[in-house]
Amino acid sequence: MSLQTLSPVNFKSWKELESLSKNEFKLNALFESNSKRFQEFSIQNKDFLVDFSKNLLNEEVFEQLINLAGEADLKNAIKSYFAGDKINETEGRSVLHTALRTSKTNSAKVEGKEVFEDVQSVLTKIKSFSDQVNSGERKSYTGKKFTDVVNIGIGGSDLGPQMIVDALAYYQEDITPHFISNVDGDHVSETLKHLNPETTLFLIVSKSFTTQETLTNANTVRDWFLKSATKADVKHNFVAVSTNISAVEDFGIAKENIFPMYDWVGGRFSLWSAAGLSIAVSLGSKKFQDLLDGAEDMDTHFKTSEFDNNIPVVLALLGIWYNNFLGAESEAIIPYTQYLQKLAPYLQQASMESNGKSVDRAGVKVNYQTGTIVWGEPGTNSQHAFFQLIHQGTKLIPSDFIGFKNSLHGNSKHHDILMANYFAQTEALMKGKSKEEVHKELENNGLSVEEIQKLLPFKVFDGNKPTTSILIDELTPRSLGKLVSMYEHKIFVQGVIWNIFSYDQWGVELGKQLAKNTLKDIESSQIENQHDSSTTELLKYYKS
Ligand SMILES: O=P(O)(O)OC[C@H]1O[C@H](O)[C@H](O)[C@@H](O)[C@@H]1O
Repeated sequence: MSLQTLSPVNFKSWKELESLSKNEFKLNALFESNSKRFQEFSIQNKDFLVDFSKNLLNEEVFEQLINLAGEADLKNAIKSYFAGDKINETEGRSVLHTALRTSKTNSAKVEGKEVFEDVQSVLTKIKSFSDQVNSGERKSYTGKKFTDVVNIGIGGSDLGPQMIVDALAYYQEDITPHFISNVDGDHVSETLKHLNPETTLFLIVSKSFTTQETLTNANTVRDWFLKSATKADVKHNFVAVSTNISAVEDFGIAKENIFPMYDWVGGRFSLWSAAGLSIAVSLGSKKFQDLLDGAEDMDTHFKTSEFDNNIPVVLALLGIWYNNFLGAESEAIIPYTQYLQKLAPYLQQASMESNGKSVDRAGVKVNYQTGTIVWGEPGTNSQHAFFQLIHQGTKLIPSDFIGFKNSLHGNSKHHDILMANYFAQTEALMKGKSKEEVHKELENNGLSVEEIQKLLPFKVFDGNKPTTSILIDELTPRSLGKLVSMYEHKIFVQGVIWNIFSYDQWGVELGKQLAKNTLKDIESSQIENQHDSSTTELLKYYKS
């Protein structure tokens, strides 16, 4: 079944939300007038507590947002998504990364065709390969145990696996992970300079196996390897993950060393597939399964919960409220753990590549905002970097604060300080600091009336800045899987309501073609392609 193609701006709920958005939403007053606000605007699902009460909305707005999901036929869209319908219509594909973590139902269908057994057989291959590497049973070409593993890939074949491996470093096996993504030769050389070809395992990950950066890097790495080894040794130290089996074989990788991917799994949602081989190798097969199980927990919650009690749905609707009705252009992701440093860059691809579209599902240019700008950094570091702008700047930036009840290494003194900041910031962003409070503070500090008058306007905080607190028991492979799946479904819901196709990326494809032509101009003696005068002069300057 195809997704419906109605423009959301014609929905009754959209019009209601437009008129509601003209009201003022003062968080302090909303809390004062409703002692149950936290209970009404929070959702707990096992180890996840999502408190969205510090957002600029009241019961009426929430009701209309839920109506919006209803009018957009979200219920049937979710059915189509999990049923493996070809909802990625412009590429003629299903969107079934959820099938990669399906374990409970023993069934996952792509357009009616059962794929469960096939998915499980690849998963078994991933697990036994990573177990063999970690136990030392699978050895390098000189018979040594692998000490390092290098993932060579870009975009979805890099960001997801890298974010997970980084986030779960606490659980790491005795092998050091590395990631080569950028075609920047300095990045490659910098990584290789520390590595020994005799003990390094290379994973070339490319769904298409045509990506310029990945193939260039893979060739460079293989040439480096061949300085110490022979072509026959490649099969011991190189494996590949791809849908394009013949291109991988042409590259010189043996069939038994190829892990398949599926065209019904988008690159930016592929960390659950063999594209996550670096995760399985770095963390061990058990932890990889835990990650999948956590994602499946969230899939089940998303599929079965009513919209007003459904974490991804509510997060998606809040995003739409800010983006389409209150004029916000971006949203910040602030995890209070250094382990999640790469979460924002990962979500940038997942979200912005998916919903950065301006033509609707009927092929018509939209007349409303779609995908937001996603950015962020862990707290407390970000408090000393960009929080000033969130507190006192002119922009509206709704922010997700992600925190954990327990630290991993058990340093509770540090953890309490970290979490005190987590709670204090959302409270301060909401409450602000009134003129009266500032006045009193300055008076207590002994400032004169004149000095107080001069300083006061700069020390006032308007407050009323919205945040959502996502409080999780502990950062584990399982809870991380659940968190990532939560954001994946948020992205899906927003795409459904915005009436856009979230699973293609024609804008990126254009960039790939353009670079090829420009490279020809750099490599040949003449600039043959037609460029604007700025680009022509820049190219001439570079070539000189
Ligand atoms: O895995 P590959 O085929 O090499 O693709 C790597 C990346 O290429 C492009 O940037 C696409 O837009 C991404 O979605 C994809 O993840």
